[in-house]
Formats: sequence, structure tokens, C-alpha cells
Amino acid sequence: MEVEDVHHSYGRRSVLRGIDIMLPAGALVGIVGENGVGKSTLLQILSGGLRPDRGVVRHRGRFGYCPQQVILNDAFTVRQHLDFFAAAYAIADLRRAEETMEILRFSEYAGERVATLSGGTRQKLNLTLAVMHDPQVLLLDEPYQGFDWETYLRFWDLVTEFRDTGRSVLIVSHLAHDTGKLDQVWRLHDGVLDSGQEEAA
Ligand SMILES: Nc1ncnc2c1ncn2[C@@H]1O[C@H](COP(=O)(O)OP(=O)(O)OP(=O)(O)O)[C@@H](O)[C@H]1O
Repeated sequence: MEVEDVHHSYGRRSVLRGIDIMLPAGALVGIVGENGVGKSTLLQILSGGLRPDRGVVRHRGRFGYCPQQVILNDAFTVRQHLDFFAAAYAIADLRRAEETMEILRFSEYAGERVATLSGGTRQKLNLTLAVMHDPQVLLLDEPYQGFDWETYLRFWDLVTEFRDTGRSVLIVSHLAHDTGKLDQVWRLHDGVLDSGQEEAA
């Protein structure tokens, strides 16, 4: 994924002021920054959900996006969500979705309606929907919110495996802990990204 000179404002509030990104294949990168600095705005632009005022975003191949706000329909079951997304992604089977549900340990909820799920389990479904079509670029906005410790560790196993098989993963978080699990950490501040190619510890 390549991003060139992306700018974005909400009214008179200038949030992004010239973002450049070159996300190589096989990289696990974190974007950190304080609340309200523009991380979600940037990810919405990268995912194509928001049009930047200026600049270009280029993707090659499939991408997956896990938004910060869980977008699920309370009336449908977990399995129905998987079926809808499989149709939208035009994938023939749910093999990867089922594997992901095993890794995140929520397979037993397949028949449950989303209205009855806990916050952490909703987030597991949100993440599964973002990865079930085997994307080459994975964009994750605060992906481990609500996860218990075991699930948090399994989340890292999942994204590390993505990276190790040549896919790129971009994780946005206001928490800069666990940066040791990332190949690079970029800091968003004052509308620009300090990619400084600062290697994680
Ligand atoms: N739809 C919108 N209309 C107007 N202002 C917005 C809109 N969305 C975000 N903003 C403002 O843009 C700024 C950046 O918001 P954004 O949600 O991208 O930040 P963030 O870094 O993801 O924050 P957090 O860590 O709290 O999730 C904030 O000042 C926010 O109030």
C-alpha cells in the first residue's frame, strides 16, 4: 500500500496535513498517537470509506479493515454475518473464518444472535470479518479493545502469522505498549506521521 500527501480537514479543523506511507509486504506496523490526533480518520481514508481532501492511496490486492466502531447487526447471528460477508467478498467457503473463530475461541457462539454477545465477543467477530477473505493488507483500528489477556495474546499470534506469510498489517492504537511485537512504530502528531523508520525495541 502506498499513500502520498494525504490531507484532511473537518470544517476548519485540519486533521491530516501531508501523510506519506509505504507499507511493504510482510510488515507489521503500528500507528500510535494521542486521542483525537486523527488515527481513525487516516484509517478510514486508507480503507476507502472517507475521501481525503487531497492525496492518493494505492492498494494492490485484497484488503481487510476492522473499524473501531463495531458495525454488526444485532438481529442476525454470528453465522449469518459470516455468510453475508462471504457473499460480499465472493469467497466460496468459510474455512478461514472458522479457523479464526477457533484461534479466538468463540466458535461456540456461531448460532447466537449478535444482540446477546459480550463486547469482547463482538470484537472477535469484527476481527474475523476483516480477515476471513485472506487479505494482503490488513488495517486494524484499536483491534484488541475489550479482549481478555488470553485473547489479546492470540490476537498477536494471528497478526504475526499474517505478517510471516507475506501480508502487511497496520494497527492503529492510542496505546503504545507492546511495541516490541511490531516491526515499526509510526507516531501521528500535528497531522503528520513520524515514520522515522524507528525500529521497535
Ligand atoms: N465526522 C467528523 N466530523 C467532525 N470532526 C470529526 C469527525 N470525525 C473526527 N473528527 C475530529 O477529528 C479529530 C480526529 O479524530 P479521530 O477519530 O480520527 O482521532 P483518533 O486519533 O482516532 O482518536 P481516538 O484515539 O480517540 O480514537 C478529532 O478532533 C475529532 O473530534
